[in-house]
Amino acid sequence: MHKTLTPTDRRYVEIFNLTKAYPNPYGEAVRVIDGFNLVMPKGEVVSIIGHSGCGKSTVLTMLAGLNETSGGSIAVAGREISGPGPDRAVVFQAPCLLPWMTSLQNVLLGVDRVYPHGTKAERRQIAEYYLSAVGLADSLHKFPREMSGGMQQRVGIARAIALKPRVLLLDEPFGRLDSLTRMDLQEVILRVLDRERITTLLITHDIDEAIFMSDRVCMMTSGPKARVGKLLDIPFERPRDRATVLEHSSYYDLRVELVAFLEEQDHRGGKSKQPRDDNWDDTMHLVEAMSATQHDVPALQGEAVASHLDSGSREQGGRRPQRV
Ligand SMILES: Nc1ncnc2c1ncn2[C@@H]1O[C@H](COP(=O)(O)OP(=O)(O)OP(=O)(O)O)[C@@H](O)[C@H]1O
Repeated sequence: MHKTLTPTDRRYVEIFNLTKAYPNPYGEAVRVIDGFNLVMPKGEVVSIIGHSGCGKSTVLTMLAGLNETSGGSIAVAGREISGPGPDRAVVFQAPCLLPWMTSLQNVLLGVDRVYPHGTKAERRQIAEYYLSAVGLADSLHKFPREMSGGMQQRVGIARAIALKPRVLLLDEPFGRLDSLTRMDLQEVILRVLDRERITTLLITHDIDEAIFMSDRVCMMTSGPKARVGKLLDIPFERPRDRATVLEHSSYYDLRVELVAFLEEQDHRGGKSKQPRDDNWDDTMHLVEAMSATQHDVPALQGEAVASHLDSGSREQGGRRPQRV
């Protein structure tokens, strides 16, 4: 992948010496993050794992521009960020949909903002395309109250990806979902990411999820003063198939390495809540069931959508695609 990337694309996300200190009413500010460094090439998926409270969300919200940094810098596509922007889309654990709008209207909210020059029909086509991509083609006109938690989270994911962001930030997006829905959505997202090659940072407490979803896993040390402790390459080709990944000879070793790191951090005084590692049996049992629940992503149709998906024109022409 790296051979075809430009120098900027090789350092598409660059987090340098990042620091965050939160004010403390009882004394000195607490330096939660101290010297966090991470470089991601364009299109890479990195998972962050670490003990509860180590500062994972703090790093993600600083990259989103929603949380001020106390030191260091963050650059995306060669430009230092200075606040939130549509080039970085965030999906949190709760989907945060507007309850009085249908799923289509919720997705259109973002599309209308990012593609104001497209016709109404073109914008609707884009929103419908991404809702179909997450398996909601039949639920365009449903309100959040009419949908399950998993369906609502799909809408949130469609809304984020429809912005065609440079960077997708996922903060435990499956945290509230049952195992089956969780695995289903992991595969939905992976398929979209494989097709769109969106640079993605995923926070998870689930080791199997981290291995399945990512190109690298970033293991954070326990706070305070957390930083990157270790980076682990996940050598599986993409697109990925869960059964093949689980049966791969190096899967167990990768898992052991991640667990060992977390245990070591725990012994050094990590927070009490352990990252979730209790779903190994579930994972194994559900592999077969999942292969029957995959959603087929529809083929891309329509000139407007094709133009929308032409990331080359977007990158060259600034923040707007030329035709949509
Ligand atoms: N706004 C804030 N003000 C003060 N302290 C904060 C604030 N936000 C987070 N913290 C503290 O910073 C530390 C890191 O929090 P953060 O939410 O980033 O951790 P995390 O690794 O994402 O946790 P979890 O895995 O439980 O979601 C915690 O000790 C938390 O209490």
